[in-house]
Amino acid sequence: MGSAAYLILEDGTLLKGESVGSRREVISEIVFNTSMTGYLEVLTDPSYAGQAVVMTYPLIGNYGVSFEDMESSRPWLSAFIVREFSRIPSNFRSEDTIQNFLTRYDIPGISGIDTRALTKTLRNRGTMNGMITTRDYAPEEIRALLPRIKAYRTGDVVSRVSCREKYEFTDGGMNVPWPNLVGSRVELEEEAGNGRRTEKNPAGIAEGIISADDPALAGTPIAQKAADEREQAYVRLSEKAARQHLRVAVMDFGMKRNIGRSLVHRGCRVTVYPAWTTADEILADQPDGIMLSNGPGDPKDCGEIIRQVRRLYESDVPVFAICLGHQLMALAAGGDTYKLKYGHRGGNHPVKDLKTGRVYISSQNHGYAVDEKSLGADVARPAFRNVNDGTNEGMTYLGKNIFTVQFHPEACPGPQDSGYLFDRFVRMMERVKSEKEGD
Ligand SMILES: NC(=O)CC[C@H](N)C(=O)O
Repeated sequence: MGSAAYLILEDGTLLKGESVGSRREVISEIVFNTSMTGYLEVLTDPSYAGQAVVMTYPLIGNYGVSFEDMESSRPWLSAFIVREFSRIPSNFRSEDTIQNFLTRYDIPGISGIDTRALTKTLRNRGTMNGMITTRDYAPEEIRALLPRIKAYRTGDVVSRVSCREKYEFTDGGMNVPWPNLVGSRVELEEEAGNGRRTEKNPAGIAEGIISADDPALAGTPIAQKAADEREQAYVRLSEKAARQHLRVAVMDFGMKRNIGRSLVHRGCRVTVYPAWTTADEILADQPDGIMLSNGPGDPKDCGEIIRQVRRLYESDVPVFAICLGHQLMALAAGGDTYKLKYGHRGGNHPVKDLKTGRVYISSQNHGYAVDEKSLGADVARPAFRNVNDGTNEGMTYLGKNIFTVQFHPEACPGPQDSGYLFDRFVRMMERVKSEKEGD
């Protein structure tokens, strides 16, 4: 048995558990996450800065820690509240235990809490603040602490989690040096197999390499087939290589790495900018598209950023925004946001595409939402709604190349159903770029 730790909610509820990781005392917002796996991604999602996360799934840590699953350079949340930590993780990828991970990054953990009961409390009363401590306060001391716990606000957390300097994001890059291939048909053909194919005899045993250019085979169907395949592969590869021309500027409000990776995987060149970069600086770099990332805190605490996003809104550069980015775009376009009773955090939130009627299961992590009626019908139209509570999950801005979503198409953790939205963004950038070039 480890030593005791306590969770004191702002309504005076006292829960006793066991201390894991750091023994630091913290006050923060207490929110719950219903994901069954993906705890390392949750721990390292910067959008949790200023919040302690309660995991409803009862066993955490069973597959250990694989550092490549981290969604940012470190955990940013205030504390981690679980029912039970697995003592012996088992997974071939595991490099550490979750307990060590919390200690290493000085994050207080508390186990032995009835997290499902706690979640019911948070659902009934709404998100509350709380203190996580290893001190055994007397009842009257707790009463005296409550005003301080209640008064806690996450405040300006974006500037804490954003990158300090602009950088090129290369994580998840393809293993072929695409930039060298651009425009070079010879190199692309080489990459595409140069018209050579392996022909099999009727028994399915490899016979040998056939070349489209072999003079001995000239005019034969086999040579023609090899030449056709070379052509198809060339078209495929050149399309991919052409996308390398697409330069995406990401405004980092607390970006999850998989947003960067999702763009790099689609052949984009990604530059990440600190949250306080001005619109002028970004536009001066002439990106083909701008991505507004996820991030922590109340969107209304981002006054200066909203002014800069307004400038981006007024430019003709395509914009795709996720979560906090979606909220900031709504505020920049004259709309409003509000705090949800207890938010959406998990990997099973159904969202409906209002155009097609199709429902996607999405990964979510947000406590605020866009009041879609606050945006004039001539400014934007709702694109997605949450099937559970009808709240807004996405907007399309009219007369603009801007679309935004409240959920997380980058997943990590959670379902990847909505990853196609990155493809939509790529197509939008390609279209706008070719229109411009046509001018
Ligand atoms: N993941 C996010 O970007 C969260 C946005 C915002 N901090 C909210 O809680 O609503």
